[in-house]
Amino acid sequence: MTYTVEKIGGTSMSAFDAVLDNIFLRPKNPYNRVFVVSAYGGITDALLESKRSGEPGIYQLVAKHDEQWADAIDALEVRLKMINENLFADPLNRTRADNFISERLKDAKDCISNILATCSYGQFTLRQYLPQIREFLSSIGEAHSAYNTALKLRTLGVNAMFVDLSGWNNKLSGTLDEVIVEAFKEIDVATELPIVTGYAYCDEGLMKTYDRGYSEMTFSRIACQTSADLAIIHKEYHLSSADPRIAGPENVLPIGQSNFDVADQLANLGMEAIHPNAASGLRKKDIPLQIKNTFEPEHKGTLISQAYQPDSEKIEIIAGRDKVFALHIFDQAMVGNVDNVGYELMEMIADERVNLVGKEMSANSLT
Ligand SMILES: Nc1ncnc2c1ncn2[C@@H]1O[C@H](COP(=O)(O)OP(=O)(O)O)[C@@H](O)[C@H]1O
Ligand SMILES: N[C@@H](CC(=O)OP(=O)(O)O)C(=O)O
Repeated sequence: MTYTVEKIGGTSMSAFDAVLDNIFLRPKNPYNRVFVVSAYGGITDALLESKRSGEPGIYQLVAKHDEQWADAIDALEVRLKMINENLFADPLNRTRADNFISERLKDAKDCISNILATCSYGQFTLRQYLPQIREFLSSIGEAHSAYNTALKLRTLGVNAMFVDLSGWNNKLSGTLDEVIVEAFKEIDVATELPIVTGYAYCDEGLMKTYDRGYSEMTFSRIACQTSADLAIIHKEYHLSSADPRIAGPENVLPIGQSNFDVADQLANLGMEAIHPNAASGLRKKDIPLQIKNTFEPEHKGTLISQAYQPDSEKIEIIAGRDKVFALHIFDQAMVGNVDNVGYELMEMIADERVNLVGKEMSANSLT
């Protein structure tokens, strides 16, 4: 039987009825699958800052010493409980879900208040605590969605278990891979359905290392560490010939098959559809990656695999990014020395943390 590791994106999680019918309850046997879930759409934005506009969330308010951070936590609590209300009709489970998230938010509030109090002494600066604050705030979104999902599935008779990798109450330690191996030691996927938090506490710092969209890293590493036969990402759109939000869903076509080379090119352009680092581990372990549209369960979506090697060239996908600049350097004195100049230039670009998408050189110029 095929063993799959699957990830459900935040936009899909917000349409939970579709997720239940089209993903969780669709097959006769719900097991032999592991699910990694993202926070409901917009929640990580509220915890940190908006991914698109940069509008400050709780983290940015704390970082700017803006006292409104505590009110922002209260407002988020109301929002998260509204999600619970829509999910749980029965008061018992709703209270359970509410208590779980209230406790996390209370802990977060206490912890931030204590840190701020500590930082009122000259020897301590907030800057040194900010990375950890960012990590633990992000984990709240995925703890909420994973806890709710496991609870909901149990009410429907599925033996779902909440796998909390957030490191909140347990002393997780080690690299992302080590944390995953430890968590999966005791799980029997044949009889249990693990619902794993997309945020995972690890020594390298998930947020710090992989930034937004980090759930795909947790997903990809779980697929590699537990040797999945297939990795599946469930998304709001099919992986399409262009960004459906820009070109319009009616003007784009789903990509039927692709390979990891194409995925790498897309990642290099920062295309949002797959996290840049998620595909590389799967490629090494030869685990195919299927990208499916949550709302069209009968559609196979896109299969990204090593095996797909088309023999004729064609344009499959158009991707782009804004704020791209070309730096063109021309100097006849560079003839015979372009390599050295290029090396120094690359160092400067890396120092300035500029993302390089391509490089061209000729005898006397560099772009
Ligand atoms: N070629 C493409 N196909 C599908 N989506 C794309 C493509 N290029 C960019 N996107 C964007 O990726 C977004 C989905 O990414 P993401 O925010 O990670 O969603 P999710 O919440 O499902 O994880 C879509 O809203 C879409 O605008
Ligand atoms: N919720 C996190 C992690 C994530 O992977 O989300 P999504 O699957 O919605 O891109 C974020 O917004 O960054």
